[in-house]
Amino acid sequence: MPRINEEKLRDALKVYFIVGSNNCVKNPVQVVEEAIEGGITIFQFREKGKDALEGHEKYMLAKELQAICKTKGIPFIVNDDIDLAIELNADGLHIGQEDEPVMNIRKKIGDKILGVSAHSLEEAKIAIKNGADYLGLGPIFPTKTKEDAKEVRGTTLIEELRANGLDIPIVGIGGITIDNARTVMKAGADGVAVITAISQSEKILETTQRLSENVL
Ligand SMILES: Nc1nc(C(F)(F)F)ncc1COP(=O)(O)OP(=O)(O)O
Ligand SMILES: [Mg+2]
Repeated sequence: MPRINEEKLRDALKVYFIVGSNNCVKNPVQVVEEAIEGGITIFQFREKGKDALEGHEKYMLAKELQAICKTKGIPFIVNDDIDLAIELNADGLHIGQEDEPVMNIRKKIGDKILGVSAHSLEEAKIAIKNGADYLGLGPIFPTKTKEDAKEVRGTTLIEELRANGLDIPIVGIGGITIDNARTVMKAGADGVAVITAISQSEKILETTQRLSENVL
């Protein structure tokens, strides 16, 4: 299967839900089902941080969520864990600057979707050169989800990349909500990545629908 078509990927990145069991108040399976019902366009399994599952439990939850995404035609992305992504034949992998070099990862995963976190124009250029399909830029706004988050940048880095002619698909991440999502898109992002605003919502379906309306 060839690398994903860039325009198809841009569309897929619009409403990017990311979650792990420890981000959920309710059962993560129910959370993801409601988010898909509400209109997310891509899903990332990010089982990380305090109380995150490990080993067989993590594998079984990932497999269950992947099956749900598959039935609904939603791309299933794994965060950080390349072995899990390959074992599940996930649609893609998201890695950070602390992970193995992008070029090595690209060789291991073939044509799967590869997302890379970037925090500067330099990091973005290197990721693109080495085979990234999209970039995750953030934190855009303050976030509680990621303990080791870098400096909050607002939309300045998105604007800097676009001003320097970098056309790669971009997802903004970090503290994004229904109310500020449009700002991220207007700055030049192709999509918004959301964890807490959806996973901790009382009304996941409605929240996802309203977020989608502000993005699409
Ligand atoms: N999981 C992510 N997904 C995205 C995406 F673009 F998909 F929205 N951007 C950024 C991250 C952050 O990933 P994480 O593993 O917590 O931190 P690091 O970037 O330091 O590896
Ligand atoms: Mg990471």
